[in-house]
Amino acid sequence: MTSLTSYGWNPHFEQHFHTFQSQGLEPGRVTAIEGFRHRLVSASGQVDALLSGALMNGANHWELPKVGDWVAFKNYDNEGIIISVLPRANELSRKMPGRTTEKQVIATNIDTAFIVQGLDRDFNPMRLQRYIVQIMQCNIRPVVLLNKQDLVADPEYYRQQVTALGYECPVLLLSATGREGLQQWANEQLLPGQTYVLIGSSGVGKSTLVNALLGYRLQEEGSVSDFNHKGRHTTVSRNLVMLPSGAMLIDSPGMREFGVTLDADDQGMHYHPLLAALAADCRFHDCTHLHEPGCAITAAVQSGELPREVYDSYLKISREQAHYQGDSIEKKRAERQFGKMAKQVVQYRKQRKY
Ligand SMILES: Nc1nc2c(ncn2[C@@H]2O[C@H](COP(=O)(O)OP(=O)(O)OP(=O)(O)O)[C@@H](O)[C@H]2O)c(=O)[nH]1
Ligand SMILES: [Zn+2]
Repeated sequence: MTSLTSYGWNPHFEQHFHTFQSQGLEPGRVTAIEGFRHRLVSASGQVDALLSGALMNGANHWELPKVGDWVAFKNYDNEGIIISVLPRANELSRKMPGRTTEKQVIATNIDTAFIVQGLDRDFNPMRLQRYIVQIMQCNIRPVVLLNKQDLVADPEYYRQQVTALGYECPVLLLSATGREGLQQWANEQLLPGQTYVLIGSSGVGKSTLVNALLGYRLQEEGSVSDFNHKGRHTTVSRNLVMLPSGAMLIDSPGMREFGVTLDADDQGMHYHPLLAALAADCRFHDCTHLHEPGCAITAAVQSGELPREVYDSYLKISREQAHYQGDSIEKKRAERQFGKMAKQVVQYRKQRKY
């Protein structure tokens, strides 16, 4: 028997599961998804499950089960049917790549997200900040992992560049192949019963890190795609794995874009302690921090108190946020219009009695 608590089951999920218990359903956590098949871990072991028709037809794509979700399912001889997704503690999401403004849920019920950058050509403080802001806005704790430290002469120089940005998040140097820093990372940051996710661009070493922690190759040759025109091995699926230490780790495929999905009037400012504090000191309460007199933020950039990279990142993210927000307001208006129209059709049918 598998202990659900070791997979992160807690009173929050227990409470929401209550109503399903009387219907003869079991709780399970999604550890992998391949097409329509969902691999669950449950008290009775591993179960492969499909979605119920109601779930498949009724839900928006971001409401469908994702890796990390707790679900209520009906168990028929180790073939499961997922009836419902239990309310999430949080969801790691991004703006869907491309021009749309829809959000895409990457994984759910996460305690900490490890943002991995490689100290080869991948190191990029602007991109790093976008990840930090988006992760914090998802209510997840960010930790930065600078991998491939064996490839540069002075790895500490890169670490200091990140810490100098002033975000409240740990920054660790690692080498997944050379094993430097791995033990420290595992001891300090990977706690039993907690769920972690690894995110970062393709090729930064996420799978190598998971494999090093597991001690064997998880991504078998068969699950590796070679449709990537560079002919490189690339992770294609997302898996939640239980590490020998009892921590759970989700490896997610490399991402080229990590768009922010910030709420209205949230421009990512709250996630930087100095930026948030400075904004309160601007002369005008609705300061845009671009060219107003008495702007504490532009003054701090000029004096060097606030790193220019933080300011530039803030401007970039708030421009994107405005775009995301504008578009989703537009979409909601369209949905409301559609709702009205649907109601009218129903009324019309009632009047005509068909
Ligand atoms: N020199 C060096 N190479 C590394 C290190 N970590 C990973 N690599 C290499 O970098 C390449 C990419 O590593 P992966 O683990 O496949 O990268 P990934 O982030 O999982 O990539 P995707 O699956 O495409 O998202 C492999 O050739 C690894 O051997 C490291 O610490 N140092
Ligand atoms: Zn200002």
